[in-house]
Amino acid sequence: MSIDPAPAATLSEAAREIVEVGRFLSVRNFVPATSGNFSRRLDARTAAVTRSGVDKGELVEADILVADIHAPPPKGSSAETPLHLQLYRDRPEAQAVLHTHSVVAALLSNLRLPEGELVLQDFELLKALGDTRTHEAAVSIPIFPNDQDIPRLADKVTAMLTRRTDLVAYLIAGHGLYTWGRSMAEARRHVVALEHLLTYELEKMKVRR
Ligand SMILES: CSCCC(=O)C(=O)COP(=O)(O)O
Ligand SMILES: [Zn+2]
Repeated sequence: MSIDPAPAATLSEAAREIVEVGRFLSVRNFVPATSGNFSRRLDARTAAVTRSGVDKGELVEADILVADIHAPPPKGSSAETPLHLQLYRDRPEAQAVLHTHSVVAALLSNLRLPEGELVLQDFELLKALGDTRTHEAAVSIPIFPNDQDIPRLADKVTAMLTRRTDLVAYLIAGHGLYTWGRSMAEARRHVVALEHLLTYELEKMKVRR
């Protein structure tokens, strides 16, 4: 079943969605301490992004800032804002971007970095990702080495997204997960499904040892 793209949001609608998703992801332990960051497209040129350094489970409307997707990030916004803005430039259909720091995302990305990607296959839950129609589909999740130079990392991600139109997510080794959606609901579904799929992969590695 395909999902209708969500229309652009007003700043207060976007802020409400971001605050809600922060609580949802925080209670599931996907954004420990002050980790993670979220954004919601407002229109073709702007997006709402979270403030840097705050607990993402305790966001309030004042923690949501407006960024021009073609300009430097606003002062005080997430240290990883360039990774969000780059996605809105590279994926015009993206309406929301979510970045999480779960145990499984940090650990599995570390263990599998040498392969450069994780290929997910043979799980029914794959059908929760984008337009994937069957458990037989091979869904690739690229893994990038972590980098404190976020604009440099954003350039590497852009190069990958330009070549690979099929992607719904990527991992940063030892760091976390980035995924996006045609609505905030779709992006949130991607986080939850991927958390389970990554857990399956980690468990498979234990069984094979
Ligand atoms: C405490 S986690 C280190 C920074 C990070 O990776 C992250 O996701 C949160 O950064 P922000 O600037 O968005 O708070
Ligand atoms: Zn992070």
